[in-house]
Amino acid sequence: MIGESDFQASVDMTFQEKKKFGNVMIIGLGMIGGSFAKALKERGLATLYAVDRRDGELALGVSTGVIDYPAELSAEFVSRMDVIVLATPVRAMESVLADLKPFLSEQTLVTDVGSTKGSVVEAVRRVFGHVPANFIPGHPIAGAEKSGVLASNSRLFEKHMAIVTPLADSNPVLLDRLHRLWRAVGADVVSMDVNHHDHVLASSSHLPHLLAYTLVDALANGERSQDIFRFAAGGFRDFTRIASSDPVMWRDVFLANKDATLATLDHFTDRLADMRAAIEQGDGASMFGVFTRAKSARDHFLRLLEQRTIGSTKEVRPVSVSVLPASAIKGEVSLLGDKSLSHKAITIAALSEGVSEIRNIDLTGDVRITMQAFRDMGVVIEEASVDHLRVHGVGVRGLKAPIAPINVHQSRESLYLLLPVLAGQSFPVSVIAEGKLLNQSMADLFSLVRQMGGSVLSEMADCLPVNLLPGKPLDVSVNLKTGSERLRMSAFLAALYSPVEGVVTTLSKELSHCEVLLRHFGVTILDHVEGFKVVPAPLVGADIVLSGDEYELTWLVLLSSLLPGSDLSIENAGLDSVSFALLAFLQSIGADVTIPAQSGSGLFKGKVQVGFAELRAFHLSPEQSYRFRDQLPLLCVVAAYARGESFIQGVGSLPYYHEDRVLAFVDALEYMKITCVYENGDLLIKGGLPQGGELDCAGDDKLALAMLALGARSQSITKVHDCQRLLEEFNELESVTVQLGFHCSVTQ
Ligand SMILES: NC(=O)c1ccc[n+]([C@@H]2O[C@H](COP(=O)([O-])OP(=O)(O)OC[C@H]3O[C@@H](n4cnc5c(N)ncnc54)[C@H](O)[C@@H]3O)[C@@H](O)[C@H]2O)c1
Ligand SMILES: O=C(O)C(=O)C[C@]1(C(=O)O)C=C[C@@H](O)C=C1
Repeated sequence: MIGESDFQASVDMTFQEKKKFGNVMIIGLGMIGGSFAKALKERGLATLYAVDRRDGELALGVSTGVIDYPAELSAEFVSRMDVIVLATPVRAMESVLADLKPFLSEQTLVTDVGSTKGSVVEAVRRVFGHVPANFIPGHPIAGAEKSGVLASNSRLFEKHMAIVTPLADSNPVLLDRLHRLWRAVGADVVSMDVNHHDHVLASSSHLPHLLAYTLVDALANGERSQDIFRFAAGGFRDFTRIASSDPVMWRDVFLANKDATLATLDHFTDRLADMRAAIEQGDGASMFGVFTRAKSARDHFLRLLEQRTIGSTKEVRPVSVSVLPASAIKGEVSLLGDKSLSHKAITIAALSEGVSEIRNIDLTGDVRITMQAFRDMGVVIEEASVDHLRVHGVGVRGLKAPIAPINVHQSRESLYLLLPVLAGQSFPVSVIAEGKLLNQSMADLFSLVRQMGGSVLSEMADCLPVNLLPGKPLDVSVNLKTGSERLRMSAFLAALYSPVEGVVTTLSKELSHCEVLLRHFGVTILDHVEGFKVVPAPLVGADIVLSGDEYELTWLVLLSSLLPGSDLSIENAGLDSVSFALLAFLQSIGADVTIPAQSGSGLFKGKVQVGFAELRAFHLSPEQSYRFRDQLPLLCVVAAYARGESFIQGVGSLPYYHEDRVLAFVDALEYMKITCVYENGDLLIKGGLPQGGELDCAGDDKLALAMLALGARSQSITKVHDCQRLLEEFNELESVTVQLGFHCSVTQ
């Protein structure tokens, strides 16, 4: 009990040193309440009071510095509080609320930390007849299997989520205070509907606790229990840690969240029965499918968790790459599969019938997003090694409805591949995204899906997130002459679902990787008036070794050509007809390069050999500039070092992003004292000796590589800033260049 004079002293003190959150009272000073109090107290953000039915906890709380003062549920204390936090087991909250009611001011924020939310809101209604505007429920998603004030940890909530479940009438000023409180102790705050909270937590938290308790109890009371515990090791310990949690708290949770727990328990029981049947019938394929999907889902979850605990906003540290001029490059290099090709190969293999082996695949970055989406829809994908996947394809219409929305995160490549494929399935599906993909119009892609017969429902016109509803499949005919080239693979995938032959009209009849890949997996693609015709037929699983990025290949060819003494052999160079034509063009202006012959599939694939050679100035017609538009920055480097004047026509008629990229490179050339004249959309470059210096690629990986090539033989060191994206796309840059003797170093 607290005497009147103690109380007066404490109140006086708090008025003198009024902290940011004022007076905060914790009711139930156990592990969670204690952690919250300690976190605020250590940061000097509030004066902490606590109430507990056990006096011992309060005494410990004061002596260990968790709180400032013990308190009581009396008018003197309650009416002066700015914040009251209920941190008892959930079923004790109703009586606490009844005790609080007579003394509560409307200005006091009352919240709780209970693991269930519906039951707490019901308790509030029973006590007050409604939910007062100053009562706003909450729940930190952090904890441990320990209990009591001595288990409190002031850093428990850092980098964890705190869910708040405001109601329609919640006071917005107090809601803001609640957000600030959780953020102040290091949590990320998310808002959720009460019912949704209880269903989600029933699966993510309550069910695992139920399983752990039941498993330990079943084994402890079963046969051979002595030996079971004696020989149990890491697996048992990891699975059952939470069975050491407080039984009162968990009894309350299951009594309070009965319906949602029963729903998730039934779902789990069905899946366990399937697993039992698989074991009984010796059905290894089913077990393998479940285990592979579960492993990948858990690995994915751990990565998300890791990101969250490392920092909620990924820290992007600026990266620069420097090159020391005049070093020859020599040796052999094998390029890792192109990223875009890696996304496409996974997609086509997943839609094929039978097993595909994909080798030399790049599994870094966004590629895993495409892979995860197919795994979520029942495709078993084994990671045989770091660059080798075994995909057990399910056929073009064989995907299973995912249990949650498909998340393409920030991967445009994944989105453009997945949307037409999803539109071809018989189930509705939601597609969500993050960051930069959220506010962009996807009109071209959505219109393709509508052409296939599907309905596209999005809240913001033509933007993600989107719900796709299947419809009667329609004949597909896509015109890429007027649409974006980016849609090329999406259009071919859509054509696979066309009831009759799908048609894709293109600007030129040159084969791109899309057609070559599809043919490799058995799709019949025929010539059509102005493009291609796709014959509907099943795709067949196949083995493939993916070839490297063509821009990286041209970059290496250019470096060898520029640096005296170079002699380079490049393995896994995959060339489509455009890059083949570009190498032939370089040959025509003096490059010493041997190019492999074309294979039956239409792809030039194999080894490219290249040595130093003095390149001549050149002239590109508008048609050639268009054809080589992707590689123009590298051709500008050729022009910068060539003797004489080079002329690149038609730059002004290129799609604006290509023109912008060339003009950004012109700025870099001028900075390096190379004379350029840009008039009427045509570009003239006078060859010379670039000076070196500091350049900024503005995050464009293609510009970055061209700038590094420009520095390869310049008069002094060249440093290119903003190269994070380059290193994401070409993550073996440093290792490849070091191996070849090119002095290229990354600095942060
Ligand atoms: N343990 C976790 O991991 C975790 C995580 C998030 C939320 N929660 C929730 O937080 C709350 C507290 O859990 P905890 O782990 O801190 O438990 P705990 O056992 O460590 O603490 C609970 C405290 O409440 C006190 N108490 C019980 N009934 C009371 C009453 N009528 N009046 C005053 N005090 C009373 C107990 O004496 C104890 O000190 C629960 O509602 C729980 O669902 C727990
Ligand atoms: O980490 C643990 O030991 C927990 O049990 C924490 C855990 C959970 O299940 O994740 C437990 C209950 C909660 O309400 C929130 C978090």
